[in-house]
Amino acid sequence: MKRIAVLPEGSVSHEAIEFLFEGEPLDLKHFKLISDVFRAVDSGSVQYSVIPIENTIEGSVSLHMDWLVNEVDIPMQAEWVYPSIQNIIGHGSEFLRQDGTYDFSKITKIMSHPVAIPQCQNFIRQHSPDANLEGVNSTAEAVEIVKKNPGNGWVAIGTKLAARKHGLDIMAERVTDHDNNYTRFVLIGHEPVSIPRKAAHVKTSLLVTLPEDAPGALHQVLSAFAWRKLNLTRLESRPTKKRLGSYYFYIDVVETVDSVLLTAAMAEIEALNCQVRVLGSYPCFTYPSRS
Ligand SMILES: O=C(O)C(=O)C[C@]1(C(=O)O)C=C[C@@H](O)C=C1
Repeated sequence: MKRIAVLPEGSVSHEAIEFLFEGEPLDLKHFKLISDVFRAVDSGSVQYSVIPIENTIEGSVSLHMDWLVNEVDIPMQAEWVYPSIQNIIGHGSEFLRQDGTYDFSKITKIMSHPVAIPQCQNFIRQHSPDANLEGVNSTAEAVEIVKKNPGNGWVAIGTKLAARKHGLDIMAERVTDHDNNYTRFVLIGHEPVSIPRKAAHVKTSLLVTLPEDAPGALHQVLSAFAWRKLNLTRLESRPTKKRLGSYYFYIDVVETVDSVLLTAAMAEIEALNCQVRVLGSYPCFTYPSRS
């Protein structure tokens, strides 16, 4: 049985890993903090860890990308996308009107993961503009805190799975600003993983650091991929944290033909005095479309 570290029961990450392995029994180790999820695989107490890295509405989960680069050196072994379906969860009786509907203006505090709160801005602005917003370690943790604090007008943004686990009411369903709200997850670990699904493609994630003060360097790096017709699906700069104005670039390359072209592109980039680090070469799995 695969030993996998993941955020608490009822988190989106938890739903996502169950989806990836569809019914395969898993030995899941739940951790409160994403840093502990990272550390679990680093220390060898699990084989893999589940890391959310990007969201449709919020974009990159920068904290997690930075951990992948700066705090650990563990390859990405698989990537998949999973819908982040968020709901308003609370002690419904605190907000009930006589006609049986909920009075969301009575909400005093909305808690969730800091990536989940901005996914629901429209709902919050429209229904609970005066509520305080509070970020916690996961959507599942938010639901647990609300469960333990009845009578305060607090609600959580989280999954139905967490609402069921804590016996709370789902006061509004699917409250994200856009219905197509997906999160991209990666599985990190030292061993390749077998997954009972057909991969859509194979991707390689690179971290490229440019030489200092080299005009046109990024253009030359991109040319190495362009003339080989290698498809880039992500290009993002992040501060190296060593000096203001110093960045590295995350580059995702989809391997369409064979990896010889990619190896050649990387050699060309290194010849430009860039540093290239491979964060992983891994299969990518899509979520079945709803239509
Ligand atoms: O808090 C959770 O439920 C998580 O799994 C974490 C996380 C994230 O880090 O992006 C994952 C997906 C959701 O969109 C919001 C939060």
